Amino acid sequence: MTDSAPIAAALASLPDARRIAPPRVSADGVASVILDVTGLDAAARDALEAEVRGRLATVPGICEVRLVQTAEKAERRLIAIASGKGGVGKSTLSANLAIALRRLGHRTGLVDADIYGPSQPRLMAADGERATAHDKQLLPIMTRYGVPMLSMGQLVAPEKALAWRGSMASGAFGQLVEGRWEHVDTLVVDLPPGTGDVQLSMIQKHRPAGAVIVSTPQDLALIDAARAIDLFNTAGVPVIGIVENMAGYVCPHCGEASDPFGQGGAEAEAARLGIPFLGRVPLDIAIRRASDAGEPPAAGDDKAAAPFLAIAQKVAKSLGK
Ligand SMILES: Nc1ncnc2c1ncn2[C@@H]1O[C@H](COP(=O)(O)OP(=O)(O)OP(=O)(O)O)[C@@H](O)[C@H]1O
Repeated sequence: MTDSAPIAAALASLPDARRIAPPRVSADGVASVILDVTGLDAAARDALEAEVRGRLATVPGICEVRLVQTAEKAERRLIAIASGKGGVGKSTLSANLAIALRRLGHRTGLVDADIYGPSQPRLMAADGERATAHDKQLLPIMTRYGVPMLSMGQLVAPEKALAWRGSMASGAFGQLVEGRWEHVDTLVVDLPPGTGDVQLSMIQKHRPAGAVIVSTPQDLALIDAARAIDLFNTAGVPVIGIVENMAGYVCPHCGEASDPFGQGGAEAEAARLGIPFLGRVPLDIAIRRASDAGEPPAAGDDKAAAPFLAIAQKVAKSLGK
């Protein structure tokens, strides 16, 4: 080992000098430097590394620089959004819940794991944006709502995903969850409907902190929802509660209230199963229009945002800060 003082001096004036562990130099002029890049995005990491390398290139006697980047592994909790059957509003709830949790101060990211119908890019106004990778790790795209996102739709065309076998779907799910989420502490996961490979892989390898079940009020949807609840119960994943979607339609023209899918079924089912009822989202043409336009209601301040913010508060309370 030789004198490391000259390289320490060369690095001391860097604005990020506190991120650099005391460097070491071997007798044959190899400098070993460890950079703590916790919390830096990919561009900032690369810039810091280039700066360190640039400075060391000017130190006499250094013939090689071995540089290692380390980062503290962030504790990240997953909230699984599940339903027994498709089309009940799982993706709509996932997008709005992620935005509402962010508005409540949680550093929230969104994973669109619905291989067969990834809809988050459209819901979050990020259609056509491709996720890139760095060091084999996917880099989430930042949506205009301040919620970073990774979607199966950014990895593979839907018609190809249809042919995926279970292990491929599970592998792709792992890539999404293990993306470079940086500061994110809460990942909202929009699951495919049902109780298939992605759900099982998630439970085994990326255990969620809790699951939210979405159902419409009618019996058939509730029977399927109960099946999803059963899966999480069996696996010991806490069920945070049930959300009833598409309940209580108010005609935008005459104001008359009707219940095309019934109302209160999910609340009654929650009571029967002894799990919390998290709230009701009305069947509202404004929600459908806003979703199609990539403007999730939870990002706004009109009354369509209210149910999502209320549900997010209950979810956050259930998980603790
Ligand atoms: N509360 C609501 N009011 C009006 N339209 C809604 C509501 N919730 C969802 N929708 C609409 O219903 C359709 C299905 O919703 P969404 O895609 O969220 O369901 P999903 O359960 O994720 O479906 P899939 O299983 O196909 O992924 C979408 O067009 C969506 O905009």
